[in-house]
Parts: sequence; C-alpha cells; structure tokens
Amino acid sequence: MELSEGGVEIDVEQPRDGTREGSGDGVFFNPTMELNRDITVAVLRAYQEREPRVATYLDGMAASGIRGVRAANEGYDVTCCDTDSKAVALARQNLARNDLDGAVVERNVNALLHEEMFDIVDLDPFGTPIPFADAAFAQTRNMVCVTATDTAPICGAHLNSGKRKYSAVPRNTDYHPEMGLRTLISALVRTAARYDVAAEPICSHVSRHYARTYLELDHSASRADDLLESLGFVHHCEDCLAREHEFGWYPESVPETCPNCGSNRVVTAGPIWLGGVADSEFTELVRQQLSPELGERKQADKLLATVADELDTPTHYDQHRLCKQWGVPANAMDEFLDDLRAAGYEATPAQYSGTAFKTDADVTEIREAAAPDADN
Ligand SMILES: C[S@@+](CC[C@H](N)C(=O)[O-])C[C@H]1O[C@@H](n2cnc3c(N)ncnc32)[C@H](O)[C@@H]1O
Ligand SMILES: [Zn+2]
Repeated sequence: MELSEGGVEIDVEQPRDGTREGSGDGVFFNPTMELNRDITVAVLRAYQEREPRVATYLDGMAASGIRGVRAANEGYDVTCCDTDSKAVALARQNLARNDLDGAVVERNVNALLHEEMFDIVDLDPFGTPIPFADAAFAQTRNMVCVTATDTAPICGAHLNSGKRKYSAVPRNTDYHPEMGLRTLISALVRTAARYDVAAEPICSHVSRHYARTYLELDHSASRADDLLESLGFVHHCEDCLAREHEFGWYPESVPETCPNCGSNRVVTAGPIWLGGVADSEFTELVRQQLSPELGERKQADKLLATVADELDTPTHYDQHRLCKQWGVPANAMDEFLDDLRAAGYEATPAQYSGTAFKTDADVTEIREAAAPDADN
C-alpha cells in the first residue's frame, strides 16, 4: 500500500503496530513511529543549521527506506542499508518514487561501517542497538541517532538481559522509562569512549515502546573522559521511593537501609547516565523545525517543549504514585508543581508521563510542600 508521510510518498507492505515488531513476514513498517521519524527530520534540519558541513546520512536499518527517503528529501546525501533483499528493493523503489538520489546497499550495517565513514548514522534495529554501537561510534563523524525497543531489559524488568546487553544493572523502579533511557545512554557513552570519542546526548525522548537518543560526537579522548564522569549509581528505596545518586565507576556508599524510612529494601542501579539527556538550546532549535507538513508536529512540539524545560535531575517522580503512597487523592499537576515552587524548590513536568515531574526536593520535602489534604 501507498502512504504519504512528511511530504514524501512511500510504498510499504502491510503496516504492523509497535507490539508486533520483529514478527511476521514482509518488510517492516510501523506507522506509529511517525512521531519518532518527524522528530528525526526536525533534528536533521536543526543539526544542519548548526553544522552546515554535515552531508552524509546512513539509514543503517532501512526496511522500507522511509527514514533515508525523508533525509534525502532534506538534502542529505543518503545511504540506505539493510540485510533483507526485499527491504533493499523497496527502499530503492521509494527513493525513485520521490525522484531522490541515494545509495541502497544489501549489507550488514556493521560490515558497511567498517569500510565507510558517515557524518550521521541512524540505528533503528529490532530490539537492542548494542551489537551495532561499536561500528557506529568508530565510523561516524558528527552524530549517532539510536532507537532501542528492548524496553524491558533497559528498564530493569528483564534484569539479566539488561545486564548482558548493557553491562550495567538497571533496576525496575517507578521511573522505569527514565531508567531505560539512562541505561541506554550509559552503554552508548562507554562504547564511544572506547574509540576516544565523546558521545553527548543532545536530544532524547521515550515512549512506551522505545527510547530514542541523538548523540553528538567529539573526537577527543579528554572530552570522552569528561563525559564518563557523568556516569554513576542511583540508590532507590522500594518502600518510601526515596532515592540518592552518586557519580563514579563503582558505588562507594551503598546504604544498607533507607536513610529516609529505615527500610532494608534499597536497590542500586548503575552505572547509568546521570547527566542531562538533552541540550535545551538544541532541543528548542529542533522545535522550531517542526513544519506544517509533519503529521505528528503538534505531539512532537509538546513532547520537545517538555524535554527542553525538564530539570536535569537523574530521576523523576510520579505524582499519582506518591499520592497513593501517602494515602491522599491526587490534585492537579499544575497546582502540585506550584506548591513545590512556592516552597522554594525547582519543579518541572517530565516527558515520561502526564503525572511525571522533576524537582530538587527529596520525597519528604515534596510531601511537606505539596501533598494534597486527605479530605481534598
Ligand atoms: C525496525 S526495522 C527498521 C525500520 C525503519 N528504520 C523505519 O523507520 O521504518 C529493522 C530493519 O533492520 C534490518 N536489519 C536487521 N539486522 C540488520 C543488520 N545487521 N544490518 C542492516 N540491517 C539489518 C531488518 O531487515 C529490518 O528491515
Ligand atoms: Zn525508604
């Protein structure tokens, strides 16, 4: 079937939704990833404005070629790569359908990357991107864009798989989507550092089905060393939801009991990325690139506005979860955040859900400043 997305015409086979990726016959196409692809186009535009010399873009796992076609439509010099001969034929057809030039190769992206360098490399695999990360960081000049759809391993729900794939211990907490994103970024930053490359996240977002991050590269060993200092550990109390973090390669001060409530149900996650997941200024530039032909423009704008404003704390809280914990009915988020600010704390919504927020207050301070009355 034919469809149009972001101003290009694309032939796809039977679309599959986010829950069926990796299964079924035919070349993969997921219509619900349009938001992800619209943001990619806006990032490519914003990045080219900032770095006018970037030209080459590798769509490393092309499937129908939709990302590559859309990047070519933005003036990038595109290569689409896929191991599946049917995908390669479809990607070629889709470039031609839009009168766009571009190379299409039937290769393992790791093999291709061992032969050629690109300015921007986009990894959009089924599941974990880790098997492709080494080649990407070794062979990319400016930016690596990464999607991970293995949300259960990265957030700690499938702990052993998370440990194996990401060389970290992710923990399943009430902020699990952020845990997933920070586990992913940690592994990517460490992988890039192996090549003396600093890979700094300049924009990131998550959904129920994936985490997506854009890492700008600086080919400097000392900058890579600097970035590694943003790795560390979170100690999380499963009873009162208090959490602390510490920077470093290994945890030095693991609490045996929770300093807040005395519970012995404290878990430690790490090494995860404790730094910012986005550069606010760049994310605002990306927002400005959300033009009317992008079908998910409104949702993308809302999401990126939240990402740009979000406080750089390593974990977020969920207002409903806290109110449940305290045995009080939840009030409106705006009112809750205003109460925190009135008490002198910083507080912002967070991208992870409609009830997610970030603050520099701890759980006790949040309760004192903002817990609604029980008879609200
Ligand atoms: C999730 S789909 C890509 C979706 C596409 N980027 C989009 O936005 O619609 C993953 C694709 O990766 C391809 N693939 C799997 N292993 C690969 C490898 N080692 N090198 C290149 N492509 C690979 C699969 O054939 C499949 O077409
Ligand atoms: Zn506790």
